[in-house]
Amino acid sequence: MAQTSPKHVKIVEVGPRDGLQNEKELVPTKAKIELINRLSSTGLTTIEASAFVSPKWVPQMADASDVLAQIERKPHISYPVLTPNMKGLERAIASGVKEIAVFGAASESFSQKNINCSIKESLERFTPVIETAKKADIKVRGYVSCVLGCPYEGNIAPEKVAEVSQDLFDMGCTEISLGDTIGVGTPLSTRRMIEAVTKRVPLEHIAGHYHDTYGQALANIYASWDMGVSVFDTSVAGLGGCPYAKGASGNVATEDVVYMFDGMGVETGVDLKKLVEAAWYIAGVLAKKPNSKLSRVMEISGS
Ligand SMILES: CC(C)(COP(=O)([O-])OP(=O)([O-])OC[C@H]1O[C@@H](n2cnc3c(N)ncnc32)[C@H](O)[C@@H]1OP(=O)([O-])[O-])[C@@H](O)C(=O)NCCC(=O)NCCSC(=O)C[C@@](C)(O)CC(=O)[O-]
Repeated sequence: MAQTSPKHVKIVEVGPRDGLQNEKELVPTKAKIELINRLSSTGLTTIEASAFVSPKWVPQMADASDVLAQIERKPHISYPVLTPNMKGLERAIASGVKEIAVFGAASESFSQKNINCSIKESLERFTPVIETAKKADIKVRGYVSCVLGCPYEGNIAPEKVAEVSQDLFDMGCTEISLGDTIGVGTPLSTRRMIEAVTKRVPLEHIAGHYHDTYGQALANIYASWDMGVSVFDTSVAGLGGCPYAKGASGNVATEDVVYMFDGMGVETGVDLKKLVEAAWYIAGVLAKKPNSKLSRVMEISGS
């Protein structure tokens, strides 16, 4: 298949949700809001703001409604949230969101640990969520976790990833985000997985979501971009980890991805200096250094 590599890519900033959900100490709501407002001024057009999940499962996201109520929403920016069930969707609708994400997995064990049900049950649970969202003119994204390996099951067959991706796409998700939850993928395994998925879901509906546990995320993004993928999930300051995937490190850092695409002449629309300021801001709140090569080189006070 001859495929032109995209000249423009969309960066989906997941730091305020994926990046913070695993922090042990509760991050003050004010700091989450400040982070999102700072990210809103960088040129990013999609900033995943929070998750309407059970606060018993992920206490860090318990303030989702407050975050959504107090951020300065810019009209050209989408602020999606995670909604695992109808209760999550109802809370999201009450907060006036325009985009949500359901999240499933290509691994049975991970599905059980993360959302307490089988893959089949999760799809049944998502059906009314997606239908209701569509009727309310809310865009729906579908995540698939463990696309390149599972912390409980090891290798995952690309065909299984393709099957779940197609189910979510057929149910009405307009973007399928392929999550290498524990960052075990390498460029060739990423390529094989995307080849399998694109037999069932059109390339333009696919996003890459790569954690950087083994330092492979940039290489996997490059391999995906080279195949034509034009949407990538990244986390400012490389924040993150998954509460149900022990040892998983953060998503690839937004700064490092923007730097790579800038250098390749691929447009992201993101201002690196403002992004690095946001990275140092949130790192200061968490009393750590940004987990990104670029932010450490370009140390800019975020205070
Ligand atoms: C799905 C459930 C709710 C099932 O959890 P459950 O315990 O089976 O659900 P339940 O229906 O029995 O509810 C249990 C309690 O939670 C409440 N509850 C139920 N739903 C909600 C809701 N939406 N909002 C607020 N509260 C809720 C519900 O009302 C009840 O409260 P109680 O009656 O005991 O007081 C739970 O497992 C859950 O919330 N899981 C979320 C886990 C999570 O957030 N994981 C991280 C995100 S996924 C990820 O990071 C991967 C990704 C996307 O980034 C891609 C990648 O890298 O792979």
